[in-house]
Amino acid sequence: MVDDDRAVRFVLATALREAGHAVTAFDSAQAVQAALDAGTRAPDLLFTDVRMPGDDGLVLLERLKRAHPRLPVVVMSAYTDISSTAGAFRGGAAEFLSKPFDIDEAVALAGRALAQREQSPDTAVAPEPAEDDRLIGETPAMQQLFRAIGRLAQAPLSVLVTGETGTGKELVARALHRESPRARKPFVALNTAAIPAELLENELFGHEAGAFTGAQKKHVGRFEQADGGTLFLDEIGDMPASLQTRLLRVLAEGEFFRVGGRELIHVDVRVVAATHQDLDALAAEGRFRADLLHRLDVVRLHLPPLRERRDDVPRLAARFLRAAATRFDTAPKRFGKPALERLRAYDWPGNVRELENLCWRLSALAPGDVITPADLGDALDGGRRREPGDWDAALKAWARDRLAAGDDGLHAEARERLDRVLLDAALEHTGGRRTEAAARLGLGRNTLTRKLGARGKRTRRQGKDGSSSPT
Ligand SMILES: Nc1ncnc2c1ncn2[C@@H]1O[C@H](COP(=O)(O)OP(=O)(O)OP(=O)(O)O)[C@@H](O)[C@H]1O
Repeated sequence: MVDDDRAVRFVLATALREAGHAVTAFDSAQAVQAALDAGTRAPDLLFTDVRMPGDDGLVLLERLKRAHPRLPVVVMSAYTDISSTAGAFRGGAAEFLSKPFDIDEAVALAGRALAQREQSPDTAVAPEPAEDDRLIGETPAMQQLFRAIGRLAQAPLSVLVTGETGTGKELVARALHRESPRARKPFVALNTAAIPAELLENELFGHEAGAFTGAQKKHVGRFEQADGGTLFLDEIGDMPASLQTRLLRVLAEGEFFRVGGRELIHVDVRVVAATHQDLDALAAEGRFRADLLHRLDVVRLHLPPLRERRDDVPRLAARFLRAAATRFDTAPKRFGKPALERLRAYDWPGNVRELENLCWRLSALAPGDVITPADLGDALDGGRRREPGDWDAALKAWARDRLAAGDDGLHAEARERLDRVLLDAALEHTGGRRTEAAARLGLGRNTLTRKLGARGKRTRRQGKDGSSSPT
């Protein structure tokens, strides 16, 4: 074992010796190398720290794996970010132990690793992620997730990422791709819920010229675009039944026809699917094909909601404020302590995305460099999760009032208000990008523009007659 920390060497070596192993401990990678060069027999198992003076543990790992490909290596580190864990697994590590670790766990691991001694696959070196793409998470649940990503990235298995909206499912899919041997091939994402059902098949599998009216040119679908790489299917629970059947067949056979095509297309695609829905329940109700679920769900990664990892809030917030400052070309703002406490206490129904949107908004609008609770205003409604029932009740109360007041034409007005709320939410969600907002609402871009136009007129009119809002 190699570690520059004397205490770790002592504790681990003692425990391993007590378990019956012969242990030699070194304080640096160079010392190990010197011993091997001097003719010491290569070990059956190596435990190595990552950050040490001189060569680090990953360099040692790489060198030893070249000479002894079957040597199991356990990498130990206090740095459990994805690039460290993935770097370790990519280098051929058998296991990753986060420090501080449980000593019994380490001993059990040694037993397992010695029993297995499997050859590790050859893999390509992935590019370093940009800061914006890196998942932040110091909480145990996230650290565990990062280890799983590091390990899974190497295997060509289908992965199902579950978690509430805005928890970072797409970021996980990107990390799986980035750290995989496919990293230099495309990562293609498709949000199943954002595309009208009748266009989805076309989007996924493409079409030939003349396949249907309006199909003048051949269109290459997302499956083909992702060939050799990763296809991320978001909101898979919203996929229509007929397409579920087709997807299942394609996944089973690895080949398909474009719409209106005769040529069989072969693809090598790793599918990562994501959902915020309970697919097991949907499958039990017959609304999602159980056999498709089995195929997508070879491994499941769950992203906990932000309210279950509040300790990550400050770091995430700091990242988002930094990103916004870079974009706006200003000095980054920061949250004062009282504001940060409120953020930590809040329930985050929109999860990380809600926090991100809030940070961008405050970067643009908060008056000072230090953000105060007053700046937060009523952006955080006391940490209360809004239930769908609230909405129904408020609408009903409004309708009752208006009926009692003798109004007619409620329906038109309610629809206008519904449109307005949905549009505002969608535009806020997409940072003002109209095409994407329309897609997320399931509207055509033209419909959206028309509604935005109608809204402008209505707002002006409303200013004059001063009618009140239902909620
Ligand atoms: N752990 C994290 N570290 C840094 N940024 C994050 C993290 N999780 C999420 N984000 C950011 O939050 C936003 C939402 O994440 P993402 O789109 O991956 O969520 P999602 O679960 O796929 O959402 P949806 O279900 O609505 O599609 C993104 O801008 C992403 O970069």
